Amino acid sequence: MDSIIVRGGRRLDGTVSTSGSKNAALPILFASLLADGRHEFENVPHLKDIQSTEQLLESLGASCHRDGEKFIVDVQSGGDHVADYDMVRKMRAGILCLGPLLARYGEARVSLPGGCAIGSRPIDLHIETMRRLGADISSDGGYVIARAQRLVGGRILFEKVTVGGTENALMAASLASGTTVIENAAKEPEVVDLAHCLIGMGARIEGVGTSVITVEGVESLSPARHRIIPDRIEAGTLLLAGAITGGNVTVDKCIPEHLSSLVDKLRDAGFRIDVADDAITVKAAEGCRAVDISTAPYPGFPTDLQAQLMALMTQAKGTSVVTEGIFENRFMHVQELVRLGADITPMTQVAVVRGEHDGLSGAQVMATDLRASASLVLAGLVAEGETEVSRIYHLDRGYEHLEKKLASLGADIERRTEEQPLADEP
Ligand SMILES: CC(=O)N[C@H]1[C@@H](OP(=O)(O)OP(=O)(O)OC[C@H]2O[C@@H](n3ccc(=O)[nH]c3=O)[C@H](O)[C@@H]2O)O[C@H](CO)[C@@H](O)[C@@H]1O
Ligand SMILES: C=C(OP(=O)(O)O)C(=O)O
Repeated sequence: MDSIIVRGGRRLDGTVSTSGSKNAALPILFASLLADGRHEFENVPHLKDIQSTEQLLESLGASCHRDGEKFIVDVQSGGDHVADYDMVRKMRAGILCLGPLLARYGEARVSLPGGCAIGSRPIDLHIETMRRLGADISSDGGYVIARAQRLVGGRILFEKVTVGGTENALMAASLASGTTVIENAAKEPEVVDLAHCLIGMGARIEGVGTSVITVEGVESLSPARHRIIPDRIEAGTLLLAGAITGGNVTVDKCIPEHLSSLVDKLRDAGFRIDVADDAITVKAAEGCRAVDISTAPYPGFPTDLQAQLMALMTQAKGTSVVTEGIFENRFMHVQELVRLGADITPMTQVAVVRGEHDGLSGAQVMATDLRASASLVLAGLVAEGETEVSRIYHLDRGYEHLEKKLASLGADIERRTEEQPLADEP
């Protein structure tokens, strides 16, 4: 099992590029199940979650390979409709094959994704969506079984904003007969990117990026040709890495508009931010001031940047209140930040971070989930001495060579590779 070793104290300086978005690529790769033929995608990041998706797609009868810059998915008719436990347990996003399989084959048998370290993550809204589109749903042996001769368009009103639920609804409704209206839809850029990909395949979708989306079902779709958007969460993490070290970092090949809530918070915290067409620069001006954040659906502050922002707040002057508004248990990084010397009091969905303390000092810490891992790496960049972040397989799910990108900006960071996987490593 790999770990990351960081020796803190270096200011980061320079330019680094954003990779393709994990959370856009995952649903888009599953959307390829909606049409036979050769689908071509660009800007698909090299990540463990992408490998897991590849395995799941292959178990469903598709074949995947990279051809230079392109990621190819070949789908032939008559594929399988069973998403096995071993595939889905590795990655929550496995549930995103439910809509495409059901719409395409009239039947889907998908393993229930397990809970994970950020909360229970139910799939009731995904299931209710398929019911609304006319599917008959049952469960057996840890699998959800959905059947429908052909899905029929209907009204879907989400009681809470769900990114994955909206994505499954979009994919299923694209091949349903008639019109589907999705209300209280997620507006995240990744949902918009999926909708653009589906429209390119021939889907008829309106209202993309608003909370009411209308889908006019079509008989069939064509293979996709689509370039995945840049990863706003990776870009945000890199900006926060620049900020926490008091550095001067430009993150390019990103879409600044997708990072507005972070940019606003960094400005409030006293950083100088320059925004160009496809790049953002963060510069330390004065010391970092404490800011409060509350995570919310887009365009609110993303839950996927909460842990990294909290690492920055350990360096701020004053007290910051961090409220997690999306997941009920996304403070697993707190106890590890405290091991590094942070002064944080976690309460239910709220954490109070007191930034004026003696500074962080290196320690052995354990990553508990993807963004928690990133926050520990960021904290390690300013901790005195050496920090070892173990269980780095969480990080590899969603960051492409994070340690190399940070090293290119001047961080003293390396990956330590060890032979034996831990028993709970996926
Ligand atoms: C692969 C991917 O894109 N993952 C992202 C996606 O996850 P994901 O799509 O799983 O997250 P959702 O937007 O669905 O979750 C939002 C809230 O709705 C709840 N909920 C969701 C579905 C459901 O059937 N029932 C239910 O109660 C969740 O527990 C959570 O409290 O959006 C999250 C919120 O921006 C991000 O943190 C994840 O990085
Ligand atoms: C929680 C995340 O991903 P997933 O939904 O795939 O677990 C994330 O990207 O931060």
